[in-house]
Amino acid sequence: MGLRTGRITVAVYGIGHVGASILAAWLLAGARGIGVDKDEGKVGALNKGEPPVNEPCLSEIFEKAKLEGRLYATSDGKEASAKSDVKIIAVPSMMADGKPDLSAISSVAESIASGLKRGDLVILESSVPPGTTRYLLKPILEEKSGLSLGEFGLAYSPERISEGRALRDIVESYPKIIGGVDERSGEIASILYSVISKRGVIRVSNELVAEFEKLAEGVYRDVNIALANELAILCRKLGIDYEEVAKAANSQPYSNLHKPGTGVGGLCIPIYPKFLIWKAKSVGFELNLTSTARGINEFMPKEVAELVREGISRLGLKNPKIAILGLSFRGDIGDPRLSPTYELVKELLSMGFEDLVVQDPFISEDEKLSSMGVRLVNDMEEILGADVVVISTDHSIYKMSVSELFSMSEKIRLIVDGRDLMEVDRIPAGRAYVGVGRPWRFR
Ligand SMILES: NC(=O)c1ccc[n+]([C@@H]2O[C@H](COP(=O)([O-])OP(=O)(O)OC[C@H]3O[C@@H](n4cnc5c(N)ncnc54)[C@H](O)[C@@H]3O)[C@@H](O)[C@H]2O)c1
Ligand SMILES: CC(=O)N[C@@H]1[C@@H](OP(=O)(O)OP(=O)(O)OC[C@H]2O[C@@H](n3ccc(=O)[nH]c3=O)[C@H](O)[C@@H]2O)O[C@H](CO)[C@@H](O)[C@@H]1O
Repeated sequence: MGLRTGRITVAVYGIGHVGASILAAWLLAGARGIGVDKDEGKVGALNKGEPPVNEPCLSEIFEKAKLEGRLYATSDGKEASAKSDVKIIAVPSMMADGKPDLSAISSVAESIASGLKRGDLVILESSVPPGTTRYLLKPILEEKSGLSLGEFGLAYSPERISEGRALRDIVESYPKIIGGVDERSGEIASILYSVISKRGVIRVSNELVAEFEKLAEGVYRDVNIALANELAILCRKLGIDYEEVAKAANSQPYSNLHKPGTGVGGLCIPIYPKFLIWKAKSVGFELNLTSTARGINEFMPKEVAELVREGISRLGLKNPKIAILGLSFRGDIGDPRLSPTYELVKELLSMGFEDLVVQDPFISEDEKLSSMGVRLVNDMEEILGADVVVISTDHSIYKMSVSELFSMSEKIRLIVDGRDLMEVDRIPAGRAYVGVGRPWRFR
């Protein structure tokens, strides 16, 4: 398989936030690429040499590969499998009704198996509960293709990207973790990915270790965010700034206190702990710390809504208009998936606050907010007519001083900073400011 000669053909199943960047990374390394997706819009875009998702640095790679005849997209997973040497799976993995929903992976595995050939390599890159590659994927591939492991290769390699810098993360930021279901698969997958990843490859003993390490990364983050949230609330109640505490504590290498916030969103961190909690239960073990941390983070939208209610009551505001800044689950991207803003809106509506508007510079429409009867706007104009401003997402444009935001409109009386983002300077008379980990400031 000569990557440099472009002789290897890689089919990526699921050309979304992760898959489109994986495909681009292989094209960048000289491979031929096939993008496979059930979304005809994405297939059509890629067949025009355009990126199917809004990720930087993909356009020129797809355009060049298209011109060189090294790229096409299809919704026919069987055809893609018959025409490719390496099949990479990057479709969604979710939780539904308290258990993992891996139906997209199963469906794609069926398509791959129907075109699987001797010498092919299959690599699962979606984040999954430990055991998925060996006990869900392998049987489907073997039964449907009639081939046995050894006649084809099977490995697991987690994606560690952050949206908005996905290609850079794949090619430059982190070593690629590889675990083979058998020795040969691990070896071949490691050789191939050592061409792609400038940070090299970490080859672990098997696919189970690789599946688990990905979830461990996510659980580490979720537990530490929960710790930050809990300590921040206590700091606020004691009248001190959590940020100052964290900065001082983190001056020692053994401390990495995270940031508090309105909650934890995205397709990663809220889901990974639930994969592990579910898996632990299957072997009669309770992940108590992981579960408790998840509960703390899921409580945060309510905590922020309570701060809004307290501020409105202390200022004596009547029928206030509330502007929520940020729908995206993380700052400076436009992805609302599992965003805590939805829960914050639900909490405020349940408290009887109905005059709500959400502003996000990166997202212009959202069905879920519309279904809740809440408008979504792009510009800051509407905010000036609000009595209360709540920061829910850490978009950089919100990083202004408190006095600056208050000076933008006489109407704004209360700022609840759900990301402890703003620079706290002067509070004008008759106004108030509070953060998750920052005490009340009234004037
Ligand atoms: N988004 C992230 O930051 C991130 C980071 C690390 C890992 N991951 C993992 O990567 C996986 C994919 O996440 P994503 O953010 O790219 O999701 P996404 O929703 O952006 O993309 C998934 C794509 O798969 C397609 N798809 C779904 N079912 C399909 C099927 N049966 N056949 C063909 N195509 C199908 C969808 O149309 C979509 O285009 C998930 O397991 C996630 O946990 C995501
Ligand atoms: C290298 C990397 O990072 N890759 C991705 C990234 O996942 P991600 O894109 O979902 O983004 P995160 O930054 O994890 O944010 C998730 C939510 O948590 C909130 N948050 C965050 C930090 C904090 O201190 N306090 C918070 O409240 C934030 O607002 C947001 O809602 O990390 C995962 C684990 O490493 C990886 O699995 C994933 O590949």
